[in-house]
Amino acid sequence: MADDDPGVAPTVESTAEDIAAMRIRGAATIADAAAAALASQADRSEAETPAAFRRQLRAAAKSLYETRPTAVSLPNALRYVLRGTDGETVADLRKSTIARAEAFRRDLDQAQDKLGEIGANRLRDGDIVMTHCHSTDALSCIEAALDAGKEIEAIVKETRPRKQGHITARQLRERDVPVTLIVDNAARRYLDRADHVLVGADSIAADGSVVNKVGTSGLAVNARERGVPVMVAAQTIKLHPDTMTGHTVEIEMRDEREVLAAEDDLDDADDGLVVENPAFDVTPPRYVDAIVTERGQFPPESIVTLMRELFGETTDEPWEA
Ligand SMILES: O=C(COP(=O)(O)O)[C@H](O)[C@H](O)COP(=O)(O)O
Repeated sequence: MADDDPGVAPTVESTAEDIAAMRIRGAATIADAAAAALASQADRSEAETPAAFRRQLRAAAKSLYETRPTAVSLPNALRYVLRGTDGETVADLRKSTIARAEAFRRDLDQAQDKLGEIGANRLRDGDIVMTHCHSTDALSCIEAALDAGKEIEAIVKETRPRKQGHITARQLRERDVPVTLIVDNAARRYLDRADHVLVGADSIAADGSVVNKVGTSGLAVNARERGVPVMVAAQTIKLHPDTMTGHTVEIEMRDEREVLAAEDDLDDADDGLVVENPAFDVTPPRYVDAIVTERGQFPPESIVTLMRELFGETTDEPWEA
């Protein structure tokens, strides 16, 4: 293989494409797929020297990192795997990388189950939960409550423009949960019936701000006004270590075609029309009642303590080395 060939495995390239195109989506699922892609990079690497192996792995991590900017679970997953890559020979490096990626994926599953049990304790028998977007962490709380024999109902916001709420509705119906699907604009009206708002997170900042699918912040403000508690289900891989040193979380802007379908009256025949399509927004900590993680539930303002414990004060970008 030529020296300037990054040697990124085709499986990594296809995972990166699937994440960018949102065929793989949701922060936890993205992290899991990224770790699996690094394992496959290690498995399929044809590197003949440890240095070449490491270079290829870094290039693979970088191509995954550059797919979507907002969910910190992605760089956290890449960092975790790269830090565990250890050995003096290609065989040892391969083995340690695969083992580390497998450990990450196992921990991710276990953390979600544990978080679900903790979150389920906040849900009482007969409660009605309003959801936004599709979050596997949030669903884990509802599933654990159902497993504990509680009856839960859901009001599911559709979540324009990509309607991930439909995935939530389908998965809850598979568990026989009574579901009312509503358009986003109806949320405030239906909050009067809800006992909780339950959402996931793509990133949580050191001040307890929650970055999640666009529309979360408006929902949280309305929920506060209606007296409905807001619960954020987020494994600790959603904690954004860079925010401890003042960095902000980049909000992904997506293609206008997600907003304007081809059959819409307003199409690109109007050259002057500006369409903006931010995928996420920031909910200030004062509108969040609890952040539920696998390490317990926290008021948002105290999440920084957990962040320091887990990440220390500094982070690096090993794929840039
Ligand atoms: O905002 C989204 C998904 O956005 P997108 O569809 O743009 O990826 C989800 O609420 C979080 O990622 C949490 O999901 P999970 O709990 O599964 O990690």
